Amino acid sequence: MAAKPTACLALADGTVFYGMGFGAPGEVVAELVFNTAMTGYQEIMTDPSYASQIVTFTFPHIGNTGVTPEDDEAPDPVASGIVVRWDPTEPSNWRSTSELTDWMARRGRIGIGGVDTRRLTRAIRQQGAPHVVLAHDPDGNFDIEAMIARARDWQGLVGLDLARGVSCAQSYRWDQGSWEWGAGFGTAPGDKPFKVVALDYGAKRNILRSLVAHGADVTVLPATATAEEVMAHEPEGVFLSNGPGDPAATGEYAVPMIKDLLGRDMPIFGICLGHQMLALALGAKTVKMGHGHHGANHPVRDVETGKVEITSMNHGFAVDSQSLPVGVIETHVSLFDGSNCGIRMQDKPVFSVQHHPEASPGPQDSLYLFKRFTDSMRARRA
Ligand SMILES: NC(=O)CC[C@H](N)C(=O)O
Repeated sequence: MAAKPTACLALADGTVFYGMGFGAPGEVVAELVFNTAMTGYQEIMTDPSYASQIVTFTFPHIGNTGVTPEDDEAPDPVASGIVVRWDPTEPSNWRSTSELTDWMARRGRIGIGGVDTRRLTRAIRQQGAPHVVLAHDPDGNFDIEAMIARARDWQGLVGLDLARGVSCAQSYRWDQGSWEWGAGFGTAPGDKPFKVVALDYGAKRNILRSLVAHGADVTVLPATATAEEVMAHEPEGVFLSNGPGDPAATGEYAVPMIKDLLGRDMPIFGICLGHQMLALALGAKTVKMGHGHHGANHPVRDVETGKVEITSMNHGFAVDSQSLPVGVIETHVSLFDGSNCGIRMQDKPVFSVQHHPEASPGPQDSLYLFKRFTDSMRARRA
């Protein structure tokens, strides 16, 4: 007889998946998404944009390279849990300092293995990202009805403000574990570091590293910083980070702050949540997608050059391109579904993208966007 299941995933529609639990015991309610990346599970799990989400990996073999602090995108895993096809095996990787399962257990994150992730992914594609409850009990006792009811009652991500909850508490200068300043990317002879204020709505570390590698001296400010607090640092450019939750739910702090910045002569660059909030500040609308985009091979077309870049994606909301006001140009579109992936202001060095040019994990086709930001700060200096 098969071993008694020690984990269980209940969808709000009543579908239940059983499997082997790993990581921490407990129960969590979240939105369930799937990610198609074949590498980078640790970077994905520590991307703060995944707060209140559980990730189903379509790649079956997760955990095989263990974990290392060097690959953390934030101090702790932020995704509420993971769903995998195979139970994680012992890691085989010289960089690994810990097994994925132990690392998750220490940090209170739940995993379920042995799930038919192809069937589950099809369900997510058909019905949109469902609300689910994931439970792990080493004794295998589950109250399925209560789990389904909890999933059904959960409010979901629409209207949920999560960015300020994952932001830093205090401002700090980014000087940790960067590539070298400049690193040959984007800087020109004679350049001195460009003072950049990065608003932290759940920033991934590789974004901050990428900014430094492209010539920035980065000061990170909390999500609720005002435009006055930003300007007090005398920045030459402002960066708006990625982050979790509904962009429209940041209307009390981020959106008005960005609106205020737009009135000043300031290069602005936004990624993902930063892109969505910039669009809102410019007067556009954002919408919730069905199952969203989560992976490392999403084709995006640069509308202005016709060039296609393969990108890293992680978003469940999108900017409604029909709602872009006059003076705001759509620069990038998804070749999967035509959704908006980038905007810029016609007459100001203000631009943003939906995808993740810093990759981690993923291809680096879009790294040129950091150089574009550096170029706009250099032009302002001149
Ligand atoms: N990676 C991100 O910044 C995600 C942005 C937003 N929370 C979304 O899901 O669309």
